[in-house]
Amino acid sequence: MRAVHFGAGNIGRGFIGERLTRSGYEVCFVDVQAQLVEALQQRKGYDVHLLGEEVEALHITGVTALNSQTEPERVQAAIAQADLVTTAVGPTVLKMIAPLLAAGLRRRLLSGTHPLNVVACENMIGGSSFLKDEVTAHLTHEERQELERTIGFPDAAVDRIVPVQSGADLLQVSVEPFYEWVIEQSGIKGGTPAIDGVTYVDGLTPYIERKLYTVNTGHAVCAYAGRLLGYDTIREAMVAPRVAALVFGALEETGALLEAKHGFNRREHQDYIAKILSRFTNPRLTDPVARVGRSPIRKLGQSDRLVGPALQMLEHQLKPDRLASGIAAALFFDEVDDPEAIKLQQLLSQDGIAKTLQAIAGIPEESSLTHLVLQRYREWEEEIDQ
Ligand SMILES: NC(=O)c1ccc[n+]([C@@H]2O[C@H](COP(=O)([O-])OP(=O)(O)OC[C@H]3O[C@@H](n4cnc5c(N)ncnc54)[C@H](O)[C@@H]3O)[C@@H](O)[C@H]2O)c1
Ligand SMILES: O=P(O)(O)OC[C@@H](O)[C@@H](O)[C@H](O)[C@H](O)CO
Repeated sequence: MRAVHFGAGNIGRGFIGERLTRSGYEVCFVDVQAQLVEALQQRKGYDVHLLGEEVEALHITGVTALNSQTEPERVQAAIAQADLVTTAVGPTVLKMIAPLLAAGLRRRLLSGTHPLNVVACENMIGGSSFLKDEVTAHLTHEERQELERTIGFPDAAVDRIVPVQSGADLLQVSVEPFYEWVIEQSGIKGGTPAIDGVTYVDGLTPYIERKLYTVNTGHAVCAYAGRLLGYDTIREAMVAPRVAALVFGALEETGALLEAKHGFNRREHQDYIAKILSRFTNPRLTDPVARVGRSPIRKLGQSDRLVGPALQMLEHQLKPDRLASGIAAALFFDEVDDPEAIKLQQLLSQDGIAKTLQAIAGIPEESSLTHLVLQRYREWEEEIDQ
């Protein structure tokens, strides 16, 4: 079985590549980083270290790579022959890979081979569906009809913390042992792909919302509040009672929403939260707040981890107090190496908080969420001035 995976980065190598090779797939990574691609082409393998109580070293084999900028023809040929296509490039990059993916799928449609599934493994709701829309924009009416018949874009939720890698080996990746990969069965075309560790479900929404609005909400609140209070890593921030209490409070809020929306069992959800908090404090993971807070404009998006649950809480007559604190903390994120952080600071100084939130997060200026965030923003200012 052959898989083409876009994005040979942390989650690509440390999770998707590891799972797919273990399941018997030969994996062809597609990336734009020449050094990474060349190293994968030469070595055809890499090491994954599972950072549990003991470190477990896995050697991954059966992989290669292609450079999408210099070898687009070969990428198309690989897609035309693949049994599975996956991505982990980041939500904002899906648009950029769509033309090449569309060209590969067109070639496949012409050759009339068996059905294929394309699974976007990104932290976003409806990632594969979004990618499908981007891909079909590059196809003719006839090609779209054929694609509807044979190419599935099942949505998915993926969970494993893979921090920025700092080792000397470019390909080695250290990850937490925990993982969860859930795929929506109804989006699959042809036979269900046999992937070790994947759970197929009928409705993905409760799973992706549970993941994004717990793991990623907690992570984001920790990163933004932690950064504001002078901490460099998630673990350091979580050890500070001020940050830990805020993160826990935010997860109680999203928990109340998830229980109201999806009927989650309270005790089970509390256990889920406890597990996640213990993952954040894994002493063997060094995860910079700069990574977890990266791309703040995306993270402040209307259905993303902070504003998404906060707006929905208001609809359920619940008050997103701690989430508003997290959103306010995000507005201070001024990481110099992060283009979205620079853009966010420019917008805030030009237009102020209310207009910026309306523009990037779709929160109406008159919304009670805007008022709450403004209040919490002033409180943060007072706290950091002390
Ligand atoms: N790291 C985690 O803990 C984690 C966990 C779950 C989900 N995710 C999600 O996985 C995705 C990737 O995150 P990551 O942490 O692996 O990031 P990363 O930056 O380590 O990896 C992204 C990779 O995509 C490549 N890329 C960029 N543009 C490309 C293009 N046009 N074509 C092909 N490749 C391209 C980059 O060169 C990089 O190697 C994101 O959506 C993220 O939210 C990450
Ligand atoms: O990848 P992002 O930028 O959407 O979010 C940063 C982290 O919260 C994220 O990568 C987590 O580590 C991951 O989602 C855990 O499964």
